[in-house]
Amino acid sequence: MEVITLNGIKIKSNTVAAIGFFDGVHLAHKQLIETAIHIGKEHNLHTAIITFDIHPKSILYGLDYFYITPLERKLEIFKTFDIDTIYVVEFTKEKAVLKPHEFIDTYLQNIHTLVCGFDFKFGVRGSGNVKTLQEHDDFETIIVDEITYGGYKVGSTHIRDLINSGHVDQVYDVLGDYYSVRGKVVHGAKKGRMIGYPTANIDTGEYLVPKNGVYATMTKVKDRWYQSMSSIGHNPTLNCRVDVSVESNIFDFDEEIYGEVIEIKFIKRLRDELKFNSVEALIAKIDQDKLDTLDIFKDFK
Ligand SMILES: Cc1cc2nc3c(=O)[nH]c(=O)nc-3n(C[C@H](O)[C@H](O)[C@H](O)COP(=O)(O)O)c2cc1C
Ligand SMILES: Nc1ncnc2c1ncn2[C@@H]1O[C@H](COP(=O)(O)OP(=O)(O)O)[C@@H](O)[C@H]1O
Repeated sequence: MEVITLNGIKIKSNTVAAIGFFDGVHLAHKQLIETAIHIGKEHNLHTAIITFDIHPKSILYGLDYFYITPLERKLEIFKTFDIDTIYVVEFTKEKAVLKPHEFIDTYLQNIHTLVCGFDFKFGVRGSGNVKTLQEHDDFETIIVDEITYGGYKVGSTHIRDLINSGHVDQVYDVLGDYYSVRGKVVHGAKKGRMIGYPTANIDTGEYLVPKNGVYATMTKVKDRWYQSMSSIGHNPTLNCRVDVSVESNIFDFDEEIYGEVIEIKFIKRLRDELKFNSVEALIAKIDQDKLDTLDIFKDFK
C-alpha cells in the first residue's frame, strides 16, 4: 500500500475509491472501505481511500481542531485494510472554496467508481453532496446508507459527543474499539510519586481529550498493555494546573519512561475530579479508585 499526497497528480485510472474525512475510522467508515474493496475485487479495479489531512473546520475558522484519530493514526488504521493506495488531500484555504464541480475536476478525474456515505459533503461550504456526484456521468457513485446504533447515526459527531461527555464505555460499539490517545511522556510536578501513585503525564497533541475525571484505563508501554487508572484535569488538590493534564498510574509497573510514546485506552469513567482538603483524603480516594478499577477489570475480556 502506498500513501500519495493528492496535490496536482491524478488518481490512477480504473480506481474504486472510498472518500471521506474518516475521523475515527469507525464502523460506518469501515463499511465504506470494505464496499470499495469488494467492488475492486469484483471488477478488477485498483482500490483506494481518499481522505483529507486537516479538518475543514480547522481551516475555515482558524480553530485548533482535535481528532479522534489524528492523520498518522488514521493512516495506520487504513493500512490494516487490503487497499492499494491512500490519497491524502492537503486541505488549505484555497481548496476549501472550490466549487463542487471544481473539486471533482481537481481530485476525481480518472475515477471509475466512488464510494461515499449518504451524507458526504464537499466543496465550498459543503455545497456538493451525493446528488452532485450521482449527476456526474464520468464515474459511478455508490452510496452507503446510514447505519444507526442505539438510535444514533454511527458517525464521528456521536463518537466525539461520547468522548466529550465521558461516556467512553459506550464508544466500543460504534468505534469498533475503545477510544485511546497516544502521546509522549512529559515531566509533571513530581508529586505523584510522593503520594505513592506516580503518574505518567502525556502530551496529547491533536487528540480529542475525554471529559475531565478519573478513568479505568489500559496503558500501552513499549508494545505491552497494562491495567491502569488515569486522571484528566487540573489536579486541584496538589498542583492547581491551569492546563489540563492527562496522566496514567500504571499497575504492576516501575520504570522511568519520560520521552516514551505511550497509549492510554479509556475503558470506563469512574468519577469527577474533586478538590480534597487534605493529601490523605486524596490518597484514600485514589486507593478506592484502584479497587474500583480492578473490579472493572475482573469482568473485562
Ligand atoms: C486515579 C487518580 C485519581 C485522581 N483524582 C484526583 C482528584 O480527584 N483530585 C485531584 O486534585 N487530583 C487527583 N489526581 C491527580 C493527582 O493529584 C496527580 O496525579 C498528582 O497531582 C501528581 O501530579 P504529577 O504527575 O504532575 O506529579 C488523581 C490521580 C490519579 C492517578
Ligand atoms: N507505575 C507507574 N505509573 C506511571 N509512571 C511511573 C510508574 N512507575 C514509574 N513511573 C515513572 O514515574 C513518572 C511519574 O512520577 P511522578 O512523580 O508522577 O512524576 P511527574 O510529575 O513527572 O509525572 C512517570 O513519568 C514514569 O517515568
